Amino acid sequence: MTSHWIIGPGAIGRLLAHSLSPVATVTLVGRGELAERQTLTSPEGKPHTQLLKAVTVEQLLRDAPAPPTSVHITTKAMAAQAALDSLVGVISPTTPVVLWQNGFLAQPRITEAWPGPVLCATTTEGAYVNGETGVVHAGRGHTFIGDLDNRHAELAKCLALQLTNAGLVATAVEDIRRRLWQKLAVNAAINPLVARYRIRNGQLRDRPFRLYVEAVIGEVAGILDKEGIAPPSGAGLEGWRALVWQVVDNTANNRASMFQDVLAGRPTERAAILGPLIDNAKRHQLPCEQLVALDQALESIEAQLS
Ligand SMILES: NC(=O)C1=CN([C@@H]2O[C@H](COP(=O)(O)OP(=O)(O)OC[C@H]3O[C@@H](n4cnc5c(N)ncnc54)[C@H](OP(=O)(O)O)[C@@H]3O)[C@@H](O)[C@H]2O)C=CC1
Ligand SMILES: CC(C)(CO)C(=O)C(=O)O
Repeated sequence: MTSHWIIGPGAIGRLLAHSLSPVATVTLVGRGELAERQTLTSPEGKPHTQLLKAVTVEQLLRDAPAPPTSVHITTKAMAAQAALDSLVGVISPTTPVVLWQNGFLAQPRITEAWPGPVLCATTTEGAYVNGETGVVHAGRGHTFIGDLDNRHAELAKCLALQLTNAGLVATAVEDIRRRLWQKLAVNAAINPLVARYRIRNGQLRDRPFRLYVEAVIGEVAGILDKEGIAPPSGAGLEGWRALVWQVVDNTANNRASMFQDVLAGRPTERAAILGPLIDNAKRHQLPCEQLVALDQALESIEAQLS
């Protein structure tokens, strides 16, 4: 049986732990204590309680248990490196690491620095934490898995198969870099604006927000064109516009994750979503005024929260 350590016992971490537990050995690793009796509520509203092995990083360092087959990092993007660093000494540097973050911050850095295989997962599964002992699987989705340099196709296939058998439908892909950027583009056009103006996704269709979204898409399309990243269908600006407005329509009633972070007084993933776009814009000398203004607005919102 494969053994998975899942570091970051939040929404995605708990969803993964509940799903993999019946088919693999799973250990959920957190900074603080977590009750072992945990409940997953399905998208249909059905609760299912099981005992999950939950340990703290400190316990792992003290007890030095048998090493895992793979480590999943399910923290927010800005915490991924620290989470991996905290396991150094307990896991072999050749252990496969799976990154579940949105954006494109942790993925290239950890791929470059970690000696073992690094897989990246991008998922449309939706989940949120419900207190100390619960997670709600809000919506089923699809997970794509691959590595940035296409050197670990077999590993990606094995993991995709295991996740699919565990009920989280997954596909191994050779274009994970493109898929991560495509999701980042959607997140960049929606999340910072809804977090800044404290609105639901669907309100972006109204004035004045519609114009703001169009301006962001214009900058994002120019940057991704230079990076050689095409939209999933269509081409150029029109392809990106169609994608973003489709997601806005599909998620009209949602409070996006970044808005929820602001409401909860948590730091946002702006560095992982806006940061890579702004860096590339500067490298290519492309306009990025809208992206920079949103990043600064979120920075000052975050400063007021803390
Ligand atoms: N939730 C969702 O539906 C989706 C999320 N994603 C992406 O998945 C990633 C995770 O999101 P999500 O699960 O929602 O986030 P959560 O905030 O729910 O979970 C993150 C968890 O990581 C823990 N954590 C932070 N730092 C460390 C550390 N150093 N060691 C151990 N644990 C740590 C936090 O606990 P604490 O701070 O209390 O220690 C928290 O439990 C994000 O990048 C998100 O964008 C992608 C698609 C869907
Ligand atoms: C709503 C959506 C699809 C767009 O940003 C999202 O992924 C999020 O909330 O983070």
